[in-house]
Amino acid sequence: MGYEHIKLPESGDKIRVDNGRLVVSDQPILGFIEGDGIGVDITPACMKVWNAAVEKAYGGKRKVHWAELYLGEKAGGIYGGDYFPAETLEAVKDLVVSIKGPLTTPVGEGFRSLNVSLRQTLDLYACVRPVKYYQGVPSPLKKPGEVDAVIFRENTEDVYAGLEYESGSDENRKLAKFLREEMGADFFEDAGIGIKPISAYGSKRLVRKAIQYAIDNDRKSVTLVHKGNIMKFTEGAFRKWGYELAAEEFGDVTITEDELWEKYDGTAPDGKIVIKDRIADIMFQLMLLRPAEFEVLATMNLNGDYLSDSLAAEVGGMGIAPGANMADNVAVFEATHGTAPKYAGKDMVNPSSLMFSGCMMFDYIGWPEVTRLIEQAFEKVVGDKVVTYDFARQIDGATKVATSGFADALVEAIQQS
Ligand SMILES: NC(=O)C1=CN([C@@H]2O[C@H](COP(=O)(O)OP(=O)(O)OC[C@H]3O[C@@H](n4cnc5c(N)ncnc54)[C@H](OP(=O)(O)O)[C@@H]3O)[C@@H](O)[C@H]2O)C=CC1
Ligand SMILES: O=C(O)CCC(=O)C(=O)O
Ligand SMILES: [Mg+2]
Repeated sequence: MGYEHIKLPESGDKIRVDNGRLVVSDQPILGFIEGDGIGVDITPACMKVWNAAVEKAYGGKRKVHWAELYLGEKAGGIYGGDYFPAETLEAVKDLVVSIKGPLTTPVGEGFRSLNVSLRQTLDLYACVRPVKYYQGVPSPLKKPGEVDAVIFRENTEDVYAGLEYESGSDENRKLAKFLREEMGADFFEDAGIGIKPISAYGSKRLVRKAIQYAIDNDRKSVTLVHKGNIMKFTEGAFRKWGYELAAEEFGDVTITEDELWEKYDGTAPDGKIVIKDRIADIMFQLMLLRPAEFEVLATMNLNGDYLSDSLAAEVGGMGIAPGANMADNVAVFEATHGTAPKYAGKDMVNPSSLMFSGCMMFDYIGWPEVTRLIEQAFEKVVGDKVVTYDFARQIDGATKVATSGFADALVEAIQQS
């Protein structure tokens, strides 16, 4: 297919999906979107590290052929003000696997989130955010090594879907009249109104992915996180549908927490995954005080957004927290943090969030050796206290380096390993 502005690399093979499995050659084309704000700093730095690790791992036998795709401000410049070009969406689907930097969303006005639009348009229904501790990283916890969880956040529904009606608008007036007169609802006159859709379909496919992940990665529990005591028919329904799905589709490998205590005296038998649930507010305390009890978390969209930033802080902060937006095959990996505008273009921030999102991508395409090299190099460089500003302010005697300097130190460590 011909693109207007996207230039696919001259060599390399597109990733294909065959019978639900990725077919990846030794010369795959991967898409990348630089991102707004600090995207200009972290994306080139990560490219250096990823390419060095691929070269070291496979000695030239394997190589990534990168295809630049455009979203956000850079797209606006290229496509005459279009921040969300249709051909980028086509290319993301066509290439199957891509990685993106952060994209700006204005607060309280302007366009809706490009990130959310991307997730909804391509139905990238699971936002997967692993949270684990690397040696040497500064943490506020006494035992940060106990944090090793993966958040599966529903990515298309909830108040995050953007169904909102502004106070004073015609739509708001119409909806408010309907709610008051036909549904008996009572609320203040000038209230802005948001809608919170949570479906069985959306909840079950998310929980299915979380349980499948637990099975594939030998994790012992999946916790459904919800505020179902208050929002009974949305968050409470998410919990109910989660348990239903576990029983219907994974009944042979899952047990509930009640069964764990009633039948097994608190110790799950080998091969059984415990499905449990916790109310969202207490989950923030539990993940601080007893993180070892939680391995896979399944959440709705907004709770997962809050929880993932909070957990990131336990293992080094936003500069290091990776993530992915996934459909059944198409995946767009991305940093968990945003565009951090005050640091944009200053070659200052930590590139590790995007870098580890890239590691998730290499694992996804079946190149785990790349991840291993990057993780080892990261622990070596951070262990030597060579770090970007965010870690430097928490580590006594640190050598503070730029984004590019940190990437160079990682490349050197990879080459010497
Ligand atoms: N997926 C995406 O594309 C996302 C986009 N956004 C968008 O980003 C914009 C800014 O959002 P904001 O709430 O300020 O959140 P940001 O994540 O952009 O920044 C908040 C703070 O987090 C720290 N931080 C973020 N990234 C890094 C990094 N790589 N290295 C070190 N520290 C980092 C900085 O902390 P400190 O000040 O302490 O140094 C920064 O000021 C908004 O438009 C928002 O919509 C937000 C989240 C995700
Ligand atoms: O889309 C945005 O601008 C913010 C999204 C966000 O915070 C997230 O997905 O973690
Ligand atoms: Mg967020």
